[in-house]
Amino acid sequence: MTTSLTLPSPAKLNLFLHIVGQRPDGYHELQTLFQFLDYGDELTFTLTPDQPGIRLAESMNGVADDDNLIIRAARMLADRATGPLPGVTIAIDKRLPMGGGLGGGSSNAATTLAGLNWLWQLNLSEDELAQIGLALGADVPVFVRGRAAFAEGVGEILTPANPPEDWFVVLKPDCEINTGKIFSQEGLTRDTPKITIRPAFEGDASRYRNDCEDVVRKLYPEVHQSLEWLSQFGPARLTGTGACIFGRFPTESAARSIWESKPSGITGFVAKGVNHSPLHQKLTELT
Ligand SMILES: C[C@@](CO)(OP(=O)(O)O)[C@H](O)COP(=O)(O)OP(=O)(O)OC[C@H]1O[C@@H](n2ccc(N)nc2=O)[C@H](O)[C@@H]1O
Ligand SMILES: Nc1ncnc2c1ncn2[C@@H]1O[C@H](COP(=O)(O)OP(=O)(O)O)[C@@H](O)[C@H]1O
Repeated sequence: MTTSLTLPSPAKLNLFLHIVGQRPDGYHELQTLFQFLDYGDELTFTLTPDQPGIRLAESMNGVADDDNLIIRAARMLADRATGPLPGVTIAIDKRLPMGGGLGGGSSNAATTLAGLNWLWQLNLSEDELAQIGLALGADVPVFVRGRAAFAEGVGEILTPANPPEDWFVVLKPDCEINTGKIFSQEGLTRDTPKITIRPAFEGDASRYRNDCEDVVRKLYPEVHQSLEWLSQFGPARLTGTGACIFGRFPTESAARSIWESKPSGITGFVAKGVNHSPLHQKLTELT
């Protein structure tokens, strides 16, 4: 029996993000295009048959263990078990900035669902894992399914997509942005006309607009300045509700040369856009 498993927990980008309405419960209806990056966190799950329970090897800065999406996902999955389960210790190699719009927490939750489903041999289907994931956050299902996708609703209605697998410069301005704060701003655009999703939109940079960008630029001058700098080299966009921004380039060398010229003090990384999640690539190797 396998007792330890290390899995990637990749980042996502929202290549575009349109807010097309608001539901009676206040949640915003979106149309967005998700692509994964070949860059992210890594989680290691180690079964502890002599020690029952679910625990983190180390707590995450600023997140109580009970609130951590990894622990919450593991507990929800354990509730589906029909018999006793061995305990597990989960170690996190955290590379993705929190509150960055890269979906790190949601991705960690999806990697936990997939990893423990395998290690605990629960055999839940992808649909069941996506359903559990949606209760943890709107972005979790796309990470569970592992295919780049157009998303509608609050992000749970997914249509697989194949945007170009270009290279990205991702910059992290020096601020953390709370998603709820952006969605509660009065000046937010909430009435972008719905588009009919078509494959022709996948690589069409003119559609790569993010409706949160104007309010985020006003509230966070750091984001405004980073967008101004990166847009010298081509269109630069916000991912999710920020704070991270990205520029898209056809080659790794183009992306790296711009990355190397960035002003001092800006953090971030260069990564490739991928339409099949690195998590799923690894899971396929296991079966
Ligand atoms: C905006 C997106 C785009 O990918 O990503 P991030 O920037 O967080 O990565 C997501 O839809 C984020 O979805 P999710 O991860 O579930 O959002 P949460 O942080 O739980 O939402 C915090 C709060 O924002 C508001 N909210 C969130 C999503 C949404 N579609 N409409 C909303 O009005 C709600 O008030 C909610 O309580
Ligand atoms: N495992 C986790 N990794 C990151 N953030 C987490 C995790 N568990 C809970 N959170 C909470 O979720 C918030 C959003 O985190 P994250 O998913 O990284 O950013 P975003 O939603 O902007 O892409 C964090 O500020 C943190 O409070």
